[in-house]
Amino acid sequence: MPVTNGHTNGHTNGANGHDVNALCSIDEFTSQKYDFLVIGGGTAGCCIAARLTEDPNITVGVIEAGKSFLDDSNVSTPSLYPTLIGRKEYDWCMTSTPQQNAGGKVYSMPRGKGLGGSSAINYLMYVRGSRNDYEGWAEVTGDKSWGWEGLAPYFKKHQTLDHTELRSKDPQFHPHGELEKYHGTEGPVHTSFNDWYMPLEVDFAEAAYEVSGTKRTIKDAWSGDHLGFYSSLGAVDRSNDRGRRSYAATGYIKPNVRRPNLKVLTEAHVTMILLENKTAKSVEFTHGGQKYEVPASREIILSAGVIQTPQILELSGIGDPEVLQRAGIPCIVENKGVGANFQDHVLGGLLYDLKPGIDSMDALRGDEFLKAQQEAYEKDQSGVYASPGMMMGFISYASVATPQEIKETVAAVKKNSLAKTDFEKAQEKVIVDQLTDPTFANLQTFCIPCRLDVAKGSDQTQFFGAPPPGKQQVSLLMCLEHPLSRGTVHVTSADPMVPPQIDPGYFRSEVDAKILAAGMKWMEQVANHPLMAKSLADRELPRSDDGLSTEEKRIEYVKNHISTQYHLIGTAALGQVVDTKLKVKGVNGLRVIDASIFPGHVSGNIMSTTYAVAEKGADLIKADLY
Ligand SMILES: Cc1cc2nc3c(=O)[nH]c(=O)nc-3n(C[C@H](O)[C@H](O)[C@H](O)COP(=O)(O)OP(=O)(O)OC[C@H]3O[C@@H](n4cnc5c(N)ncnc54)[C@H](O)[C@@H]3O)c2cc1C
Repeated sequence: MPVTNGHTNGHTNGANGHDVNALCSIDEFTSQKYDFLVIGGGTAGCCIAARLTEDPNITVGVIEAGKSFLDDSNVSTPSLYPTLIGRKEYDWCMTSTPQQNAGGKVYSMPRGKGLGGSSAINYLMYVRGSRNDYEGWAEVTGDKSWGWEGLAPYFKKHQTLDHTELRSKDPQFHPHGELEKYHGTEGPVHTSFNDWYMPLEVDFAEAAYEVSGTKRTIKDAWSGDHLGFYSSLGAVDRSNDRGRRSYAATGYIKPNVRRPNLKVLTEAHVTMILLENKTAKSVEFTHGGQKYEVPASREIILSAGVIQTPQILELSGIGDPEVLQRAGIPCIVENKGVGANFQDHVLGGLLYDLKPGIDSMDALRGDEFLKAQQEAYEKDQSGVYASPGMMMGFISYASVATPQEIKETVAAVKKNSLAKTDFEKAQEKVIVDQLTDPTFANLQTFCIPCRLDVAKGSDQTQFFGAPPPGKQQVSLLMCLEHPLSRGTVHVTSADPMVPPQIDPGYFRSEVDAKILAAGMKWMEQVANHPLMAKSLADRELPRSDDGLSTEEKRIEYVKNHISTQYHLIGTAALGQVVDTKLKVKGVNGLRVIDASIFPGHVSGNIMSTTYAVAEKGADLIKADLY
């Protein structure tokens, strides 16, 4: 039985003629027997559950801490995502430790809490990494199947590219020229191009091409090569459920809720995995204030995301003995990589006022524009509400730095290397090779038509603040794609309700700030290009005209003006914590399948790579079954 894209109503195939519904009560959940238990019904967890239950003889139970948002229009309306972030109903609302090298601030670490996980609250940008990112994975793990060719079928498998009428005639603006080779037509996650964008976004692409001198050779931005500037695909369904967010719960759970072999329990917080003779046997969780333990006869799949996956491993006695001892947890399986290798993309940027008469999404704060857009969305699910900002691009470091600067940067990486283990040294080599490659996408840039306050990027409730009265603004963002800095996520207590300590290690390597600062210099040139200058008025961030005039000033600026790009990875890395079949080293019957397993970072937003990892993970499990 394939994963389908149909709707959920109209079936009565349950026992005694009752409706079967995978989303079930605690009594029903605990009365079943499971071959597999999936911890976390997020981006990866929903995919695993759906793929395994394609076989009617396999039973799967999913345990998710948050609620189901399948009937929640705040989640389904694409452009409402800023209203979800920082709200406890949708977001775990965790924070980092103070970041010494990033303004000494404590940073919000948003994570989706609910069926669909972070895919339910994210910005919906549908982006794939560069071919060489995955080749780097193959290199550091010594397993070719984790390279681009091995993963490409799984990118296609999860995706449906919806047909839309394109507003721009420029194929470089919507670069999807290799439809059959790289895009899916039957996958659970719908993707589409926006049907609304501002003229300023087109100007940005033109100005960026001119300033960078990047050749307009991009054929298909989802083919492993996305060097250039374009309007990206978003995870917005424009065929089955027009204008709504397409995410893990709508793609993988909703069409399959009538499968009798699938059970999903929401509002159930997993507290630990119980091991017997180093074999994962059952999952302990709380629901409605009560404690439960449910066994799995074949395997337990941990898909709780980059923060809680290492937390649950450590709570279960799997990790670095020193970390566990400090938290008062007996060590059952030593696995020192758990919670190490944490990486994030940092996002910096410039904020400009727009000249009078030029609209951005900030116009939604005015009654007239708001009413028109609400009507458009109600009428045919079009307009701003269905079209969150997708204007982006990728440039190489080599195109924003001089040959001398590149030489100095590489020398600085080597001189102040943070890499200690062979794994870290291999990763560092991959990054150095990328920095010197003029065709490699080291920096991601965005033109987001609204105010994003990078001065307050540490606090996500203020990041999306209102522009000054009477003004509309645009944010020109720049993100560092392959950080050298590493952080950690570790428990500090045996109490599962105490969030783990999250140290993203922002700018622990000074070179990261240097690279991002070079990107900022380039961004200022784009803003000064006549195509952009005709729309931009005063600059709010950085305020003073010479705020970016020297490298020193630029570095100082980026260190104090960043936000997470929400692309956390690496805390149960491939080759370190899990083997290349995703099995936790030293434990039987336990795999990790989510963004924690990324060994190194990829250029661009990571949801599609998470889906690809989950699709591949499901096949790895099946390969052991049959
Ligand atoms: C605000 C935001 C914006 C983003 N924007 C984009 C974007 O535009 N494009 C893009 O490609 N990527 C984006 N990302 C990143 C991307 O969405 C995530 O990297 C990806 O979805 C992570 O998938 P995952 O399966 O690893 O974890 P998640 O999807 O977070 O799933 C983990 C699940 O486990 C559950 N869980 C955790 N602990 C427990 C527990 N103890 N018991 C039971 N359940 C538990 C959680 O509630 C959650 O449902 C964004 C992320 C965020 C947060």
